[in-house]
Amino acid sequence: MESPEEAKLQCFLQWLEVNGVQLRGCKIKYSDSCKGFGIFSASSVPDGILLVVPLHLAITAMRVLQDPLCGPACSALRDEGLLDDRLLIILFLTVERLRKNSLWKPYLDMLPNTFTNSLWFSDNELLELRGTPLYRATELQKKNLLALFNEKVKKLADKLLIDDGQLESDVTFSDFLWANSVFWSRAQNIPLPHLYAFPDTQENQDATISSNSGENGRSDSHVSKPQTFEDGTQVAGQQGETVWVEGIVPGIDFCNHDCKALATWEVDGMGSMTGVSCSMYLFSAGQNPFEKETEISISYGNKGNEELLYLYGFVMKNNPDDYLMVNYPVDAIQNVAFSEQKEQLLEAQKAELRCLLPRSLLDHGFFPPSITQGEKDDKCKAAPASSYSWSGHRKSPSYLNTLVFPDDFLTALRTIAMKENELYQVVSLLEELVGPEGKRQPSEAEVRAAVWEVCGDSGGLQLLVDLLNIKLMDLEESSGTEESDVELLKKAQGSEVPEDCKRSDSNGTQPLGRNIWASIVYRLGQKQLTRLFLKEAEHALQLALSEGN
Ligand SMILES: C[S@@+](CC[C@H](N)C(=O)[O-])C[C@H]1O[C@@H](n2cnc3c(N)ncnc32)[C@H](O)[C@@H]1O
Repeated sequence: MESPEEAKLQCFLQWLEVNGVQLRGCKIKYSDSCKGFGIFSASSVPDGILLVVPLHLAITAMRVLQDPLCGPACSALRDEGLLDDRLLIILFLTVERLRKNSLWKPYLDMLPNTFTNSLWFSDNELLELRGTPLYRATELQKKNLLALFNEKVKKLADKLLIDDGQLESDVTFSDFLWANSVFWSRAQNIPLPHLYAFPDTQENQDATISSNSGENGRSDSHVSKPQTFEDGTQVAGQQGETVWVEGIVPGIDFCNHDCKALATWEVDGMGSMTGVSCSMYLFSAGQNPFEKETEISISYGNKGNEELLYLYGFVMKNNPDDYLMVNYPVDAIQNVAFSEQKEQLLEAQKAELRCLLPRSLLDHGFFPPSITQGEKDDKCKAAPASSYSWSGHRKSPSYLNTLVFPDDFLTALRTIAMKENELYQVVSLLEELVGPEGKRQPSEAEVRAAVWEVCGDSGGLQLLVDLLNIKLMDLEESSGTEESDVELLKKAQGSEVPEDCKRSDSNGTQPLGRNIWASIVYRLGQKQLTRLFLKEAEHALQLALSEGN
């Protein structure tokens, strides 16, 4: 007998077909309990085009504004600036899921009911993230979403459902959280042809989204294609140009992620690639034909585990795109000496108080991890270091090309760490430059050069070492050392933990839940990266001091 899951899938496949979706060389299939559904190869296709989805099926802000139920109420609020495009889509998903006769039902039924991103963690699971940026981001986002729900969403969603004919409605925060997670885990930035985003012909208004729930498999109600909006969606362009619009494309959104993607997607405006104008299609990036039932993954972008866990609810072990975020707390500047002058200098230099340090930067540092030449060539190059010229008293440091830290951030740290006498020297150098009347403002590069000439690197690097030490202490005080995390992962077993993390022998150890496992993988990465970048910063500091920088 057909399982309920299989029945839902069949209903969804019919719905896709009725709405013009073509599964040419692939099928949608349950992957595993961790990934959920995915797209798999089914037959070989000579042109590599595996799946074609007409874009009238995309759930975008335009689509919502066209919706007979949500459109009128939302347009007014959007015009008043009370709803942005993302919230429009999230509101639409919240309401559609609760409507009795939604045209999107076969699609919505296929979506997961719960998620594993950090917003869905239990209190205990969340504790595993203490000391990480993700812990703070999750707490803050939960608070913001709750406020948004109570202040705006609940009233509007309840009203829309009652307008739709429901006798009463009690939309909950969980309904909203569900829609929020659907949006963030499935929305794409879609490059729409301008003509499609702003159609002006009658013909463009005729196509429909159909529900296969109507008689004879045909829809008895229609949603027309997007029409013209005077104020545009996100980017206004001219005819023939591309308009980038965020939205969910049912079908394509069943692709799971892999850094080594087997496929990619594109928009076919004219239909020259697929025969379907204004469509999005999935095509194999290289290897074709695939072995039967190979999972066709795409890349969600170079995302570290922090972003993957926050948005998508999974992590990658040994993620090559992992990164560390380091910041100097904005509020702390008020407490440093000469904060006002330093803030002015920071602004003049367009200095950054935070930076992202991707793991790949380490390949070009003092202690590169052992990687093969091939891998080395694939990695991104470290940002070119600036070589300032001034009166030339300070020599260019020997480590200039081995320093892995972005100059925008080091500039900020140099400025914050400046001593009183250094500050006076910088000011007098800049006065010398612009003349006694100060007829012009010194340029960004000139201020940076002056600060470097006076201060060198050691003050900034010392501050960086301090920041990284504090970060490591926070992480370890909250959840133990790297070694203890490695030990915990070794002990992981049980069905919630991805296959490759289970322990084959079972000594009665408790299995780790999947969310806890993911938290440990993520925080272990943060500890490792902090330690490695700290080593780089300490070494650079030693060199700077010994070279008089
Ligand atoms: C765009 S959807 C892909 C379809 C999804 N698997 C489903 O069943 O609806 C993204 C979600 O798929 C899952 N996913 C995608 N790639 C994954 C991966 N490499 N490992 C684990 N889960 C993954 C995550 O739950 C993520 O939030």
